[in-house]
Amino acid sequence: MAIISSHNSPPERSRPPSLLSNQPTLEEQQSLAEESLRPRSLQDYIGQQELKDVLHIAIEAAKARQEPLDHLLLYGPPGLGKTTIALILAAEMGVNCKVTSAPALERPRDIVGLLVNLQAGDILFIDEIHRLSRMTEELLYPAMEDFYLDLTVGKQQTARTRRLKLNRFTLVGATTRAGALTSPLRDRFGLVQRLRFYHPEELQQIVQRGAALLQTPITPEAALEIGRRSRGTPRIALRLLKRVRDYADVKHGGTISLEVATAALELFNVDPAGLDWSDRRLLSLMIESYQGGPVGIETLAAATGEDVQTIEEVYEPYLLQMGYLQRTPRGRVATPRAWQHLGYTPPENQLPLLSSPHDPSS
Ligand SMILES: Nc1ncnc2c1ncn2[C@@H]1O[C@H](COP(=O)(O)OP(=O)(O)OP(=O)(O)O)[C@@H](O)[C@H]1O
Ligand SMILES: [Mg+2]
Repeated sequence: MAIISSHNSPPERSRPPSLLSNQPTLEEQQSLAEESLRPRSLQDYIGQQELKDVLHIAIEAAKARQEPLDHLLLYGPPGLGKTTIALILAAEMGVNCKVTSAPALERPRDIVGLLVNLQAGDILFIDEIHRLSRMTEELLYPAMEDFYLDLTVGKQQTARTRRLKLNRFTLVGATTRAGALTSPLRDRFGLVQRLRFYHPEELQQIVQRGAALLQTPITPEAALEIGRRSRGTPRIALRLLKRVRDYADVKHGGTISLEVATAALELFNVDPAGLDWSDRRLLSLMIESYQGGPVGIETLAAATGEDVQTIEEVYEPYLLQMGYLQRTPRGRVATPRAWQHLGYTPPENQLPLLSSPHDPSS
């Protein structure tokens, strides 16, 4: 499988190498390291069993009919493996995968250029697909449904529409916000699949696999501890593994034991529940300045200096899943569990507030 990155791929991928030497830049090294740990087949992809079952059937059926896969929309928080799935699909189908992201498709000609160059069966992966411009999105509708483009050529009076036939392709879209997609776009995906947070045991396996590829000895207990503290997210698990490996190399001659992992993770400020500094800051702000809430999301954003979208898409999903945070019509509430986790005593009167008749989550 050839992975062709489009000219329009995100800037970090296309940045030129450092001018001073031929050494890759730090960012390039990091993205290379992420590439080297990426599973290449569905079999190597750990967890997300339901998703894998669905994809396995779709792949077998498409192969048997010698047709391209149905368009696939993947949604879920960052770092759970959406890009990885797109690349695996291409490998399993034996086709090319062209990787791009919505902000790089601002002008209609960007998407046209990509679409006309796809070969039969190829996969076009569009990251952050909820951010497509309206013109680009409208070009995609007939392309996805009937594999043609209607292009306007010429200006004003002489303008004509020309219909351009495309090869049959598969669009894989990824988004952290399925709700932000327009319904005509969402309806054109034959498969819509959600990625969920990983269990600590699944992350343990991902860490062990990563450690083996990095040729770093690690005990199963240490791998589980890293998994437990990774916010349910493979990207974080692999990042922590690398930091713990550095620590082990410097302090303990290489092997990662439970003691070494725990000491390193404490040093890096990752707590036993996997909350990092930003998570804890968000919760303690709610508790200290707003008696646990409810606090409006805009107020939280202003007070933490983060934007609303980052809070909603990056921080909240895990805090909600872990039961540290609740969404209510009047704002966000830190649960008694969050108070306890951060070492505060929850107020007596907080519980009735959570089960008020307006609470959608009760
Ligand atoms: N199921 C898995 N098994 C093993 N490794 C995984 C798995 N899922 C993801 N990874 C690893 O985690 C890292 C992040 O995955 P990926 O880039 O696919 O996430 P993503 O969902 O596309 O994130 P983003 O939303 O930020 O684009 C990759 O290095 C990948 O190798
Ligand atoms: Mg991605």
